[in-house]
Amino acid sequence: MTILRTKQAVKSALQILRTSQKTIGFVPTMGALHKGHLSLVENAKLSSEVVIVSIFVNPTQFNNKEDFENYPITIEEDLKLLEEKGVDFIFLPNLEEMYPAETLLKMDFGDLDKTLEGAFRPGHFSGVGVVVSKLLNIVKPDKSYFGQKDLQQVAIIKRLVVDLCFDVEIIVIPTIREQDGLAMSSRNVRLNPDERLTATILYKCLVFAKDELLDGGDWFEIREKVTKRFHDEPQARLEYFELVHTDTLEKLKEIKGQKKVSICTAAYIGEVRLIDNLSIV
Ligand SMILES: Nc1ncnc2c1ncn2[C@@H]1O[C@H](COP(=O)(O)OP(=O)(O)OP(=O)(O)O)[C@@H](O)[C@H]1O
Ligand SMILES: CC(C)(CO)[C@@H](O)C(=O)[O-]
Ligand code: BAL
Repeated sequence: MTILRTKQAVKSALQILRTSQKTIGFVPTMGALHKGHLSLVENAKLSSEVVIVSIFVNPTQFNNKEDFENYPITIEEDLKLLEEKGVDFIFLPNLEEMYPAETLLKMDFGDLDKTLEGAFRPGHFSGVGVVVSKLLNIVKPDKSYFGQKDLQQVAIIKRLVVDLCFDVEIIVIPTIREQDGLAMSSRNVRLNPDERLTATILYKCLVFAKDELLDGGDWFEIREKVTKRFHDEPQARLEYFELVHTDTLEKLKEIKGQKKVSICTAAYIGEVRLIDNLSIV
């Protein structure tokens, strides 16, 4: 496994592989790796001949300074895990390498970034769009792998790739969960043991709402019950719980007549903000 720290190093390392027609698979991450990330890597290993993983905590996608400052960093462990998985290259740039100048670029994804995460994290998807564009331009992969856990990010990146004609296939990998259903996330390490137990409320409410919807329940009544459940849990604070079209993210009131529907949620558990989603149909 080779660690590449500069754009030039990535270019040199991948050039020869590209000319010999090897499929290059790319997994962008912000590090603090867990089994969710490793599942992206395993999938990349299965469907690409060369796998490159980037680790970069991108400042421009954090709308909250404290969240950025507290973002977990575990580079040594990350490198060990990636080596064990047989990853070929790690792209580990520093801030200057990714942002040689403070970026002036702002990205607007229309209706896709005004809802859900975008509504609560202003500027977040502009930052994601900018850094993913930079990464795709540097690595020029054939395939890039993203987790379904960040459902809105997936919808936005799929659109970014179309709008900017990036020649890359976006592959979406299902959410990996802890045994009790909590979606794996780097931020989970910031939960204390009590909060860790409380955090299962997100998945429990998603499953409850899915079952009720499939039983013909009314969405607004279901959401009312979920809101109450969060209200009764002193360590939890619900930000949103929405029924949406999986690709357009349009808010829905029912599942009748729909082919791709998901429930998306975000909530604070103590000081830690978590997101999750479940597809219904
Ligand atoms: N539980 C999971 N299952 C599958 N993919 C995941 C999971 N968690 C994260 N990913 C994916 O891994 C990639 C890198 O995500 P990132 O480094 O932000 O980790 P994260 O765990 O989502 O961190 P956090 O949510 O705390 O920011 C993204 O494509 C993300 O969707
Ligand atoms: C795609 C990404 C690596 C861009 O910083 C980040 O948003 C993430 O880890 O999901
Ligand atoms: N996985 C999404 C990255 C973020 O929360 O900024």
